[in-house]
Amino acid sequence: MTVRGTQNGTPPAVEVRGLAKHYGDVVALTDVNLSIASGEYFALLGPSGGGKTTLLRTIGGFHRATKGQVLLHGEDVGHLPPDKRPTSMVFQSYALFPHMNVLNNVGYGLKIAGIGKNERHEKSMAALEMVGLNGYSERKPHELSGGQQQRVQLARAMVLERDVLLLDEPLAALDAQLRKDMCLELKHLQHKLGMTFIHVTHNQEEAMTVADRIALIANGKLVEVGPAKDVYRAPRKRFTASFVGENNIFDGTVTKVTKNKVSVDVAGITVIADSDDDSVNVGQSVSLSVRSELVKLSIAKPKSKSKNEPKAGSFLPASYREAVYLGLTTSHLAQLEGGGEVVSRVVEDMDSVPEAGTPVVASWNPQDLRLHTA
Ligand SMILES: Nc1ncnc2c1ncn2[C@@H]1O[C@H](COP(=O)(O)OP(=O)(O)OP(=O)(O)O)[C@@H](O)[C@H]1O
Repeated sequence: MTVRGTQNGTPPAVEVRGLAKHYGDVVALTDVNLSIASGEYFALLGPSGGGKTTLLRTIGGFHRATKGQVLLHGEDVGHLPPDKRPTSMVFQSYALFPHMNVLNNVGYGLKIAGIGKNERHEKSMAALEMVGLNGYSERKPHELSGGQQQRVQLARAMVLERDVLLLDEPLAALDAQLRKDMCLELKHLQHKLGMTFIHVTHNQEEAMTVADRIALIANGKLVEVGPAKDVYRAPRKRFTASFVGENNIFDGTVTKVTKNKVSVDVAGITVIADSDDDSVNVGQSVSLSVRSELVKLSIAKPKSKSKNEPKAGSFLPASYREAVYLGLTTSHLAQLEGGGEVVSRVVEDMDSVPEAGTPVVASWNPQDLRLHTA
């Protein structure tokens, strides 16, 4: 699958074609195809061991591809070492030289490249200003907080003035609040610099905050690529629904297909999904997903004909289990009659929490339910 091609005839900043990477018997990546436009903030998101770091490092030249190509601005860079590629890398650990002050840490790459002292100083100071660290140039790394050390690392990568910045779990070592702040800073910085950022993370909130587009990677394969909002609001694949946001997933079998609707048997109850996918057939195993904040739990009123009764095909019977208070939101959990669990996440508390075992109905608006065939 190739995503987004050339921009006004200029080649993408990064293009990966049919990429595979094996470590001996371990298959870390299989047939990855990806295209990232110049100036894009792109996140590689997925579970641990999925292949994100391997992909990033192969783009940066730290690994050689087993099969396939990496093109940077249209040029096949398979033969080039990291320092000859238009990329620079920010690592998860701060990896600063402890005996050097901040200024020298930032300017180190320039020194290696043979840039003279004055120019090095000027560029390093400008990079420090960019990351909000002017005034810290004389300090040693141990005199900085974790967030400040991470900024020094960013400055050190930026000062090289390469077009593509590769960030490998750059915020993993920071606490939750600092990570949130740094996410926004990174996004603003990328916007200001106009560089292409590729950011690896297993944290979906981080990916959603920073990225224009997100690629989901699991088991060495690209599962889905799309704008951050689409991946959250309208995941195409079951795996995406299970990994991004908090989705209820119901597995079932197709019982009827009409022009725009598919009926699915979910443990004996018919659920109807809007779908114009004409490849769906009766008897096929499919999954349905709906986000927890779009599910409503109400006390079951047998034979009720009230106006608020859920629409046929848009509810499942369940029995109430418990409330989990999460601060801003509360998750109400219920056991589906046919097995499995359903979660309804609400901002306000329910007026009164039902007793465990109370029959309830989990319902949703038909347009919020998505059908997944894979
Ligand atoms: N040098 C190596 N030798 C052998 N196997 C490796 C090596 N590096 C990675 N792997 C394996 O390749 C697969 C992909 O690893 P990779 O580090 O790319 O995943 P990841 O998605 O970045 O994971 P994490 O989020 O945990 O860093 C895993 O199964 C991993 O064990």
